[in-house]
Amino acid sequence: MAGPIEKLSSSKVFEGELIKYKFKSAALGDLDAQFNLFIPFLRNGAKAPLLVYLAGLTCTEDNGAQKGGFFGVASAQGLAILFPDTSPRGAGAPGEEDSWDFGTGAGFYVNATKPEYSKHYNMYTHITTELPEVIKAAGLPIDTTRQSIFGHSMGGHGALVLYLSSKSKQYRSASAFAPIANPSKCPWGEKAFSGYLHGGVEEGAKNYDATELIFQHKGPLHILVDYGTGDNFYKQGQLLPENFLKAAHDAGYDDGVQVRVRSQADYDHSYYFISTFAGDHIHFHANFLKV
Ligand SMILES: N[C@@H](CCC(=O)N[C@@H](CS)C(=O)NCC(=O)O)C(=O)O
Repeated sequence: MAGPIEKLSSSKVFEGELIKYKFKSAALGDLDAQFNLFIPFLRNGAKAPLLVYLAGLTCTEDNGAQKGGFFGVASAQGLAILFPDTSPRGAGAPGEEDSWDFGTGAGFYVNATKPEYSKHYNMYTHITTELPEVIKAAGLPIDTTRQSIFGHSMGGHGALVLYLSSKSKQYRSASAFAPIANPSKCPWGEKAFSGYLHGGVEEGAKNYDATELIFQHKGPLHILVDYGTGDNFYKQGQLLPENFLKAAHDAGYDDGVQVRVRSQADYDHSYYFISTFAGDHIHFHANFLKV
């Protein structure tokens, strides 16, 4: 069981409140975990639906909150936004501080199956199960039965994978900025999967690769992806959005409505790109969360 939450700070922003919380996370092996939560001020005790934002490599719960440019539109649409961290902190697992694309700041939203990581590196359970339970238990004005998910880069991968794999159809829609869309075929994903998973890249492809998971999906999809052609990680073959689009096509979802993948000329990988399309993404999710 996760411990009670402690409020660390609070700031008023766009007719809402951004609150930073800390709690002892059972999913992350009883380490302290932090998250930010934006709650719009709603009238008459109404509860806000929850949009989950997953950040990229090297990030914490703060990057999206500080630089995403999400709050004006989220407030106008009456949506709450949850910003989790990107990995456990202080796990003491082997190699977790050796590079910026593995370990601390790089949890890849998987549940690790290698014994040296499996006690702490369980970001999948942390996001899908633990954080909604913690928010519910705290009695916050949030309706966790209405959730959608979006993210950037490693977090875009997380958003697509959590949306496509959650058995309970926990999320109504998913969107991603510059996602790692086919991680079992790129260096970042190969390193993460072979590091965290007993079955290596093969286990990753089966359980945590959006380009593979889309073939197993049944029923309608609501996915929006944007990437920039000036993104160096795109040019280096870390993102592979074309592979995801081809898979969507082959799986019968390429009608431009259920899965939209948009190439945005000249944008790079940064939060300038994210904040440019932030409003589009929040409006997209509002279509599904407000009903
Ligand atoms: N540290 C890496 C860059 C890592 C990077 O670009 N991280 C992205 C996510 S993949 C990010 O959001 N960085 C933090 C920020 O821009 O606030 C490098 O030196 O090349």
